[in-house]
Order: sequence, then structure tokens, then C-alpha cells
Amino acid sequence: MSDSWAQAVDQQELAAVTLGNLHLGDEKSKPPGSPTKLVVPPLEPPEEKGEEIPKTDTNGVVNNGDSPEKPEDDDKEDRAAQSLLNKLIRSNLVNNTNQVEVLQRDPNSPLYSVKSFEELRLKAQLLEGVYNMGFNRPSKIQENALPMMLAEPPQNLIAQSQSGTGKTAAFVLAMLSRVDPAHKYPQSLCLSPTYELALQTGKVIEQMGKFYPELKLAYAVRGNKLERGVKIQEQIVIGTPGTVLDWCSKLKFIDPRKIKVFVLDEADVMIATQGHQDQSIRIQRMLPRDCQMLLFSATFEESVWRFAQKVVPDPNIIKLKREEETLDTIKQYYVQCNNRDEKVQALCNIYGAITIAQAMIFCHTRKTAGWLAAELVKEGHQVALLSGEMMVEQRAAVIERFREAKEKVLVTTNVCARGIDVEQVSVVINFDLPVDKDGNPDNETYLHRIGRTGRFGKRGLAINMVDSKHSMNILNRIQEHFSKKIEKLDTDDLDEIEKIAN
Ligand SMILES: Nc1ncnc2c1ncn2[C@@H]1O[C@H](COP(=O)(O)OP(=O)(O)OP(=O)(O)O)[C@@H](O)[C@H]1O
Repeated sequence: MSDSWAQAVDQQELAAVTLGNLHLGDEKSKPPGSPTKLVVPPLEPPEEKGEEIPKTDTNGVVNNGDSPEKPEDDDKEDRAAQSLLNKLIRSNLVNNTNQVEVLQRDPNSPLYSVKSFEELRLKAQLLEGVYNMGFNRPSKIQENALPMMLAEPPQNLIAQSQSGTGKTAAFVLAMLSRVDPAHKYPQSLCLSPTYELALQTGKVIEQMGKFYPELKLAYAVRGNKLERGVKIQEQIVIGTPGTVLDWCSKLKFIDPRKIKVFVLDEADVMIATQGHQDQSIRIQRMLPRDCQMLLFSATFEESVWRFAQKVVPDPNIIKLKREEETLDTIKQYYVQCNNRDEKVQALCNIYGAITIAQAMIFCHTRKTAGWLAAELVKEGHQVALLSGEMMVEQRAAVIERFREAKEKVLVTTNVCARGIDVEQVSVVINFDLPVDKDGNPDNETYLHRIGRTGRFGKRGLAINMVDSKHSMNILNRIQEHFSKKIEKLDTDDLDEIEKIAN
């Protein structure tokens, strides 16, 4: 009897934790409302299955149908959702100190790079747009990519750099620069992998083109129904492959032979969606030979490269390596427990002994994450829970609140937090150690969770919870892999805990 009562309380509290951190009705993904500038994009979701967002519904809910006990399956995480999440929470350029690698189509032509936007001789309206967005100087990738993209005669480009390094801003500038506002037909065309990503890029186009009101933008996304026989007058079109293909061929809203710049954004996300690769290639085949082709990708695996070569003839290539993560500046500890209740107790002891500004706690399953969040709330902590069944906007809102330090503890599973940098986190706790599908140590994930790139530099603290022979074995193998000692921490000894904070 008392047990079931306790369970009911648990469930209620869990629900409270979850709801407490959701920002329902977040408007971020709604199409921008500037009726004079838009062919009104749909408020309703894309309709056709398999077109825009295969594993999410139109609000970004990940429908992977996992039972809550199972670990979240990495492969099922939607790349498009991840990319959107990163865009929604990012407020700044991601710094990268690595050298840019440039491969020129014609190695004899001089290689230009710019240190200021003035050097690009942009139209005054565009330069004003750039400064109005708060950009003072080109980002690392923009230094090389912009002169190439704006060169005469136009050159093709394949560019790869991690998310947040300024690719979108770069190609938007190229798209806007090449358009002649006197001509009332599409001249710049950009393909995005999903409806939501198209809207995000559309926002950048609108912001950057703010002082150039003659330039108009149309959204070729599903749900945006136009009357038959209509010809698009907007000079810039952003859309998803299925709809753009229809608009260019079957419906003839766009004359593809008049396109001067063709951008394929997020190529790695694009090819992860069935059908998009073929549709993109079919669109590309309709474009004139002298159309400038630009392709961007955050990663560059073999499949992306093959696709890129099919759609971008004679390309220049620019690559910017990811910043390496390292464990050098991290103090690593483990705590030995017998079960998960002891792990919670150990956590509470740690919190009782040292002041932790902000911590991220990783669990193996959503269920554990939910349970742990509820336990920590009971102990009086302000906890944010990030879980796979949340909509992308909700996840973004949780991370945003955490970044603003509205909560001090973020409990999450690996899949949810992948690729998300919350710079101020000083302590990372592996409530469960990262393992792959076969139960082997997942060293890469371990490094991602607790590693720091050179730019963060600060010393960090990582605490691993061990609760069985098996997890001890995993820990040992991780230790061997990185050749870095993970010290034992006795969480019953307050003095010892205090020492680790110094
Ligand atoms: N030169 C710049 N100076 C300052 N901020 C910039 C500059 N270029 C871009 N940004 C800003 O940095 C952030 C990342 O830029 P952008 O979205 O273009 O990167 P990206 O490489 O396209 O990443 P993603 O593909 O994830 O969108 C944005 O907030 C953008 O406004």
C-alpha cells in the first residue's frame, strides 16, 4: 500500500520536473511573419511522409517509439533535429583555431582571403545588413570562402566545417550578392533538408537582406500551395528538395534555367533522408551550366563526398577541422557503489561537500534520467531534465534555461546532449558509464561528455559512478584507452571530497 503511494508521488514529481522545464507554445519554429516579403509558408506541417522529416513529426517530436527502458538508440536520433537544436540554442560563432585547408580547382590562381567585410566590396545595403547582425569581421571559414564565392567569374565550392562556424551566413551573403533585383524571377536557390531548417535559413536571409527591401524571398516548402500557372517573382527561393523539384518541373513555378546560384545546405543531413539525394541531383541537372554551385556540410564522410562530387562540378574545396577535445585539463574520479540508490546518496554527499556551479549528469536510459531527476528534486535541487521524447523546441528551451543558469543540474541521456556545448559546466557526472550497443566502453562518447576543447581551456571535474563488477571493468578499459588515471573518491569522507574541488 505505502509502496504504491510512494510510486504515485514519484510519478507526480517526475511529471512536475518534466513540465517545469518545458516551454510550451514556443513560437520559434513558426514561419517569420513578414507578409510583404514572403510567399506565405505553411503554418501546418509538411504532409507527405518521407519528404521532410522522417523520424520526427512536424513539431520536431522524435517518434522513435522506444520503450522507455531501452537506452536511447544513437542511430535513431534524427540528424536534422540535432542540427536544428544546435541552431536554436547557439547565440555565437563557434571559435575554431584550426587552420583552414583550401584546395583550389586552379592551383595557379591566387588565393585570396579577407580579414574584413569591406574588402569584399559588397553592396552597401548588404554590408549594412552584415554589421546590423553584429558581425565585425569574417569568421575563419568566411575569410577564405567569401572571396571564392563572390569571385568573377563565379566559382563552385564544397565547404565543410563544424556547425556554428559561419557557413550559413557566408552562403546567404553570396546568394544575396548575385541577385539582380530588377529581374522578378528566382535567381538564387537554396535546398535545405527539412521544413524547419529551411525556415531558419530563411530568417538569416531576411535579416541579412533587411536593408535591401527590393530583394524578396519565397519558401518552397510543403504546404505552401500556389495556384497553377503562377510564376514566382521572388528572386530568392529557399526550400526542401521535394517541393523545389515539383516547383521546377511539374508545376513550373520556377524556371530553373534562370538560376545563377544554387546552394545545397547541410549535405550530410540531406543524404541521411531517403530520396533527398536523388531529388537534389535532379534539380541540379535542370540548372544552367554556368550556374554557381555551392555545397555545405558539417561532416565529410565518404557518402557526403560522393554526393558532393555529383552535384558540384569542378569545385574548390575548403575544409576546417573540428577542434580536438582533450582530457588533459580534466580531473577524473570514480565512486564505488553497490546500487543506484547508493549512487544518488554519493551524489548528494558530493553536493553537500563542494559548491558546484553547474553540472551535467548523464544516464543510460530515459527512465533512469527521469527517476534521477525526481530524486534530486526531492533532495531540494533545481533540476532540468532533457529527454528524447521532448520536442526539439522544448529541448532547446531546457538547454537555454540551463545555459542561463536558471537550473544548476542538467540530467540527460547521451543522445540528447550530443554536440551541445554548455561552456560553463564545471562538473560532468557519469551516473552511468557510456557503453555502445554491445556493452563495450564507448570511449568517443566519454571524451565528448567530459573532454574540453582548447578554447574552453578551463580545468574540469569528471565523476564516474560505478555500481558493479561490470561497470568497474568498463571504467578500467576507459582508463587504459586514454592512458589517464581515474582516481578513486570516497564520498563518505567529506574532507576528501573537499580536496577535489581545489
Ligand atoms: N562573421 C561573423 N561574426 C560574428 N558572428 C557570426 C559571423 N558569421 C556568423 N555568425 C554567427 O555565428 C552563428 C553561427 O553561424 P552560422 O549559422 O552561419 O554557422 P553554420 O556553420 O552555418 O552552422 P549551422 O550549419 O549549424 O547553422 C550564428 O549565430 C551567426 O549569426
